[in-house]
Amino acid sequence: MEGVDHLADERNKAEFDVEEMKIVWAGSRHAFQVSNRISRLVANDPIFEKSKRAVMSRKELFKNTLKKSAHAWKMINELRLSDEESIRFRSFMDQPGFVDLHWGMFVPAIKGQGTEEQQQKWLPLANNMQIIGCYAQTELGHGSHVQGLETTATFDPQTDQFIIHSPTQTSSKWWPGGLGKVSTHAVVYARLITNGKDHGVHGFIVQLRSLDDHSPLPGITVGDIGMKFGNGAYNSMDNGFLKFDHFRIPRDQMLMRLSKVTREGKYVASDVPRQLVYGTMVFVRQSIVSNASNALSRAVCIATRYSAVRRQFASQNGGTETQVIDYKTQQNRLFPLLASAYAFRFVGEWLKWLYTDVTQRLEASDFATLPEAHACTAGLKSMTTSATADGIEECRKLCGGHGYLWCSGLPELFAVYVPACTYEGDNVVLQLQVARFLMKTVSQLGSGKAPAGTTEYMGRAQHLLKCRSSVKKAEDWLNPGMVLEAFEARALRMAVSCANNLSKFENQEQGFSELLADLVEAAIAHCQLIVVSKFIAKIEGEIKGKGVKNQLKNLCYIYALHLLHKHLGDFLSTDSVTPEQASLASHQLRSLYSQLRPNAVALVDAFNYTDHYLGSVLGRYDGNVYPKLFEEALKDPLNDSVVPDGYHEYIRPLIKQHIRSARL
Ligand SMILES: CCCCCCCCCC/C=C\CCCC(=O)SCCNC(=O)CCNC(=O)[C@H](O)C(C)(C)COP(=O)(O)OP(=O)(O)OC[C@H]1O[C@@H](n2cnc3c(N)ncnc32)[C@H](O)[C@@H]1OP(=O)(O)O
Ligand SMILES: Cc1cc2nc3c(=O)[nH]c(=O)nc-3n(C[C@H](O)[C@H](O)[C@H](O)COP(=O)(O)OP(=O)(O)OC[C@H]3O[C@@H](n4cnc5c(N)ncnc54)[C@H](O)[C@@H]3O)c2cc1C
Repeated sequence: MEGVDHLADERNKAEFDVEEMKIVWAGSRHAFQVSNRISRLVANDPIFEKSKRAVMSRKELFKNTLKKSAHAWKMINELRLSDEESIRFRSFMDQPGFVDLHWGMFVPAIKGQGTEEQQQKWLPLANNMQIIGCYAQTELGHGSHVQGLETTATFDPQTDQFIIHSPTQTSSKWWPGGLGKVSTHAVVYARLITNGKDHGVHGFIVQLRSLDDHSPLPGITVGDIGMKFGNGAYNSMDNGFLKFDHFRIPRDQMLMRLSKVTREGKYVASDVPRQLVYGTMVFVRQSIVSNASNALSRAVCIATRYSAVRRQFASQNGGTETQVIDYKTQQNRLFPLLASAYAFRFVGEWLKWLYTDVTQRLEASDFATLPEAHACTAGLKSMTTSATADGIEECRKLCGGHGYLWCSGLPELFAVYVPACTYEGDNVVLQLQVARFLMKTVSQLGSGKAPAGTTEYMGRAQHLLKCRSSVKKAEDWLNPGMVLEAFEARALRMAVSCANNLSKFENQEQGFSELLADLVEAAIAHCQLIVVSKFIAKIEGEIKGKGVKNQLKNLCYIYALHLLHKHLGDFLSTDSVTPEQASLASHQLRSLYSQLRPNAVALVDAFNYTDHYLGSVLGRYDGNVYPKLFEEALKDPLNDSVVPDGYHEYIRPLIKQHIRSARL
């Protein structure tokens, strides 16, 4: 029934102030107000309609993306939206496109790696979209191994230019978003060669297409790399290829904040760590962690509302059928995902703080926290995107058959989200960076240099290597100190075990490659500890609103205890908990599920998503699922006619043949 709230009973059960939880979720009252206003602005604009994406051809979808991006830009200017509002606007538009890379990587690369003069020249052009840029790093032959890139930028002192060249097929740039059909410019990563010497990979601003007619400049071959996973989905993005044939750019288009090439061709490295050339990736990895909570919360919102609407099997006394959300199995799969969405939100907030802090330190030439910032952004990007991709797929299964329908919103969400496990660093490769950092930290224990930040717990190794958990009853698992100690002991013991095994190898690099799988597991344990500890820090802080803190506490312990359950092998094999304590944790988890159950729908309402943004018939705010499923089905082009195209060619002859042979 139109206008009826089918989830009203669920909403009435809530034991907390949903409006206050919306503010906690958004990060502040101001952030909530911005999100709330902008999401409705986008939802009410017919240009941003998105339900037909799956049935569009690639060309239609791409043109539709251009149209939406141009309209968004017009609105952003007409309404004089701030940077914060514009970011929200593009995110609620919810269609991957070249603008993501222009604002998300091209502009940050110039800001982070360009000199003052370079910023003054290029940023106004980029900020006004008079030029459109992308981030061209990955090549056909190398993505993860950045130092293995083959594109060359050779300085020619006679003309004061760099010659950008793709010497092999594998050196072709391959994957950059926005490159295929749109970008006029790119930040291109290439090996800098001066006076015959290779100085490694550096960034260069390169114009690719004419600003008059958009044709590729002479010496440039560029195009789209073709269809990607899923219909619609990420195919709105023009990921591209790019080949250079001795293409020349002026010397001042090398991004020279970190190192320079003089007019004479002398390479001058500054005293800052060369890894700062990877700074844009650190920035984006940090924002990908916040994005993980967006994607996972969307999926969880759909699965939670639908699980409350969907009923299967009568209860024993033959009354109304059971809401599937009341099955303990459903809760055991769904509620940890709901808790994870909140956990990733809070760790994302903290990571943003860490990133801002390290950026300020770098500006003051303090590089001490750079390795930790790299390890945290790499590890948390990896951990949260893997969990989110798996979580979206789990939400699809939680919605049964209807979850497989396009209009559930889940297939497209999954198809768009899953490459996050690969882009901005393959998730295994990134965890190995964390593992290197942990091995270094363990090797320095006892050297007098106390570990700080997220490895501070390693400084308490003497205690953590020996301690036994003091959990004696199920409620002890609601004690933050006891939970943290179990996670710290597990993470430290796994890291120390890897370090001990490494020390048995004469050649450390060989040892590292033999132990890769164990090292990744140790890195994941460390990252999970970070997320748990930041969630605990959140619930120990000031939180307003009736019942809000209580809900967050439940979510925090569900997050921690479900991880304990899932990785029980780690906890038991490291003696961080006993089998009896693990069983008490499962008992406590079941009790927490029961406490969460009446609040489940309100907890996803707190995400404050519009039906437009959710894009799901199953996750509609009003829960009016069944009539809307019919409406969506009838919109499918196959239902435009009762008798399908092709009937006369392919179906009728079969049936006729059958009738003829039956008569014989
Ligand atoms: C404002 C809103 C923003 C919204 C943003 C939206 C974003 C839009 C999303 C759009 C969608 C998709 C975008 C996708 C874009 C891309 O994918 S771009 C390409 C990304 N590519 C990668 O991520 C490549 C992954 N590889 C690497 O990062 C590195 O090469 C790797 C770390 C694997 C290399 O490691 P090493 O082999 O160790 O190489 P070295 O270069 O020699 O490093 C030596 C030491 O340096 C340390 N290190 C490495 N990286 C960093 C870093 N980033 N920062 C600090 N330090 C770093 C490394 O640990 C070594 O340290 P050690 O010597 O051991 O102490
Ligand atoms: C949708 C999408 C958008 C993208 N956008 C951009 C963009 O805008 N700009 C850009 O420059 N790039 C972009 N990329 C490229 C992306 O950054 C790379 O694909 C990514 O960094 C992974 O590198 P790769 O493809 O070389 O994977 P590979 O390194 O070839 O990975 C293949 C397998 O090998 C394993 N592996 C590799 N090295 C190791 C190791 N040392 N130890 C153990 N296992 C290892 C990996 O775990 C993986 O299982 C995009 C990619 C995608 C999918």
